[in-house]
Amino acid sequence: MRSVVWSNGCLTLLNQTLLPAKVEYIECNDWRRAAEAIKHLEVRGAPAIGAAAAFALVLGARELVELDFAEFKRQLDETAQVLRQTRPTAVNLFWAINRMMAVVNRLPDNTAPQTAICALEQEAIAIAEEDKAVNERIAEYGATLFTAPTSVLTHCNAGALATVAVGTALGVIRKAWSQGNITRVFADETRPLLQGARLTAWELMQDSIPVTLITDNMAGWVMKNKMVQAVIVGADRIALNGDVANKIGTYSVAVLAKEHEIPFYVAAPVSTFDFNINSGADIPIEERCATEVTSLGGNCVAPQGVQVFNPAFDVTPHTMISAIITEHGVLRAPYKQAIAQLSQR
Ligand SMILES: CSC[C@@H](O)[C@@H](O)C(=O)COP(=O)(O)O
Repeated sequence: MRSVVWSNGCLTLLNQTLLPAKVEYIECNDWRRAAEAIKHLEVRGAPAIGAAAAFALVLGARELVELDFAEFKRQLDETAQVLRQTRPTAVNLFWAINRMMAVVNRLPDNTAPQTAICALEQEAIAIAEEDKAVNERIAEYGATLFTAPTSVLTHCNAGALATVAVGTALGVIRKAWSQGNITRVFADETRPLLQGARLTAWELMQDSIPVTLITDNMAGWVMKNKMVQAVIVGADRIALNGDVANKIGTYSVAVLAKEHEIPFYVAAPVSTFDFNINSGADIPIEERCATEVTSLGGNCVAPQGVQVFNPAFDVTPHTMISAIITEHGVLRAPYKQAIAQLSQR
């Protein structure tokens, strides 16, 4: 199960909007189609978005092969700008695009566009390959936090589907499960787009990991009844002080976990840290269209014309986070210091 596949120079994306009913792939021969896929959540999850955008830039660059290098760079920059506008919160998107553009900008002025395209393809492949390796390391570090059989709760989907492979939060769960230290995963359905119900439940069932689906408003009761001993989620952007933006509803889960004295873990690669912002207050929060809230499974569930607020993400303050698991180890408070050290690597 791969959400972003680059094979023989072609980009294929698993259409996550159709899961679990249909396993269908989108052939992206055009970067514009890949941009649309990111915007419409056909490919979603911070690291997967970053990898998809990197390959989209390769497709975009191919269209510019006939130009001189200065014009090639100028037009590729425009493509990058459109890709940056697809989703505002997950910083991996910007990280991957900036990394790709840095490759082009390092080349001498007399470079042939074909040479630049080859370099871009190598970089995109490296971004994808590294994501897999990074998630394996996160899984190893994260599993050390589970030393006895534990039932965990997760929100949204931070699995293989949301990354190039393995997953962040679900990667940790997979590893701890293989070591006999996960007894069950409670998956929040994650309204409005049901990433938990549609994707996390499906992904875990594929691996025969025991999963129980709950609606988001059941999490408190599950905690109260001691049905989970830990929470683990992914992240879309982490500020210098350790504040974490993740799928809307994550903050509520963190508040509940604090009330019930349950550890709240975040698993994320370094590419999800934004070393340019001090706190979660600076994280741009994507707002999506009202119909995501007013409809469910294609049926309208609210009165026509009702006012809707639909932020796709929220920010969990660092004070509510027990640990942040990265590919370089497990960070603990004070996060400011730990993240400053991470930025030096
Ligand atoms: C490893 S993925 C981490 C996050 O990207 C994930 O938890 C999340 O919030 C995804 O949101 P989505 O809107 O589905 O892209």
